[in-house]
Amino acid sequence: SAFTVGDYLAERLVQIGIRHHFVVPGDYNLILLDKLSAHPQLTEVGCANELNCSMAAEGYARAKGASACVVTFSVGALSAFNGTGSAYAENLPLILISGSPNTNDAGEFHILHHTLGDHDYSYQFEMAKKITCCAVSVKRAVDAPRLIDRAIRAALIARKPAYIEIPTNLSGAACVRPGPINAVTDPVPSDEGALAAAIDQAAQYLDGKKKPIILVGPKLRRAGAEKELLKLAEKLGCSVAVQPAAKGFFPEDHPQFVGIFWGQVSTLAADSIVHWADAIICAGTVFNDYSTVGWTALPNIPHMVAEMDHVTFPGAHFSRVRLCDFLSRLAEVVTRNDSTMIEYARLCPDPPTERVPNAEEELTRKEISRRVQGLLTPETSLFVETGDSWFNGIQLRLPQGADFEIEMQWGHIGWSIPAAFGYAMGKRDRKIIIMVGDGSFQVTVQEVSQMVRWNLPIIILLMNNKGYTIEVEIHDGLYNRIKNWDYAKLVEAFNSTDGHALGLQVATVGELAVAIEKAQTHADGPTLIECSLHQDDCSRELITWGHFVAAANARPPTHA
Ligand SMILES: C/C(NCc1cnc(C)nc1N)=C(/S)[C@H](O)COP(=O)(O)OP(=O)(O)O
Ligand SMILES: [Mg+2]
Repeated sequence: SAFTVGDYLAERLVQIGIRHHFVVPGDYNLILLDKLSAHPQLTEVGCANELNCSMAAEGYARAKGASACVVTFSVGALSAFNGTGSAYAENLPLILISGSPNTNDAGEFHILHHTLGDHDYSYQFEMAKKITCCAVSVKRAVDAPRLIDRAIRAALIARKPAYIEIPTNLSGAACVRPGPINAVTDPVPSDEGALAAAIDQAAQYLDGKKKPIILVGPKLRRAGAEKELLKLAEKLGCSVAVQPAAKGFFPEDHPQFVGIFWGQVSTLAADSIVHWADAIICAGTVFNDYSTVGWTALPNIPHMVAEMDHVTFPGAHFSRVRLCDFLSRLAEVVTRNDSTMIEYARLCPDPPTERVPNAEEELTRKEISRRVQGLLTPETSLFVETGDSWFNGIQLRLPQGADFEIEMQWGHIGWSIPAAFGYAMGKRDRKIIIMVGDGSFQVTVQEVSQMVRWNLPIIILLMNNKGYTIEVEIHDGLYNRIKNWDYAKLVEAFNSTDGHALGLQVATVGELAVAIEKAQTHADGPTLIECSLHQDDCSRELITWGHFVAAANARPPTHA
């Protein structure tokens, strides 16, 4: 059969490593969906709605490096914009693909279904431009190769989402076959001159410093620079602190790991060491209100920041210097200076001795964290949802190889359920555990049914503290109370005639232990363990953090 626009798109998605595409059908994208699922290396994955579909694609991109979300015009795309925003904020190349009206309709001034009801259908494309690094709208089949390649290349280089709009009558239109894929995938190399100058500047910045430290941020992994960072750290021999959204990007069993730098809610001795250092090499860092605890935890000395494609110093800036090139070149020139490790050894807190509660005691957040800690293995991928789960997860120690996924920049409650589902479709060999609150779970629970459909043995620890506790700690009101559900019964409702979801409710230490045993042997579907908690059983860190974030939100306007 003739090669079409839809076939061209399918081939390009496969060539950048995508093997599953996440979809919700609609009459504007049905022909396109036929073409995509006709590709032998693409598997279509249906989702219950476009918010979850885009979040599943966001999670898939964490596992596979890129992802595709295919929706129908307007009613579909506007919901998918939320997961696209997450991909933008979290630096993930999600390709959002939307079907769109027949190319003849605009010129005939047709009023069309799913649109706003007037003759101008361009609003979606205009909106997409704001939340992607590149948005293209195919109007003629002949333009499809150029536009599809441009959007996909832009997403891969920027590590940001891109948008491709394809009219319903063009997906099946004849199209040429794609040219060599490296025209799309070849990275933009560092400029040699800028790289050399940046390395000289770094040598000057470090010259004479007595106590250098490395601070790792969330863009390190997105830039593919974890190996180069490790090499630099081991050459320098200094302490390595990690921002909360970068947890796991530096091995936590490494002797130079000194904890999560998160101001007053830091772990180990990260806070004291970062403030003791006299030089900070920031790699892929993001200092936002949440990671700086309401602006109370910023590096207090002039520091250098190596970004994904540029490096800044006090008094200097170098463009077109890729993070991995910069870190590996710097590793070649630095001399060893482990004074921050010597200080760390002096400061390093003794590991807290934990009392093991007995079986009939009421379940607490602390006990759940202790049990999750015991579940972590090199094969684990732990998803922590926005909520007190952030704080519980950040406090855990990751064994070598364990993966930690958090959405701290976008922070959309409910992200973890579809995102873990999408991630699991990309990495079937991982043992996935989700820590999620009751409020978040209510937002995107439908995608547990996809975990049932695909027999994914994902363990969901639902922390049921009866409401929006983060918001309670930031600023309380009746709006933070939610209707309690029977979560265990709910997930088993997804089985109906066929399926293997297991729903368990636990309220004591002993019941949790039994539930975990059951979850670990339940291999052909998800297990939800609903953990009943007291409303005020939240982490001390959340209370501290919430106070400073509330203060930051309440800053009076600078001009009346
Ligand atoms: C409502 C909201 N944030 C505001 C918010 C509202 N809507 C979206 C989509 N995302 C958001 N972060 C948040 S953090 C709740 O405390 C989450 O509640 P829950 O899942 O139950 O977790 P905790 O009880 O541990 O806080
Ligand atoms: Mg809650």
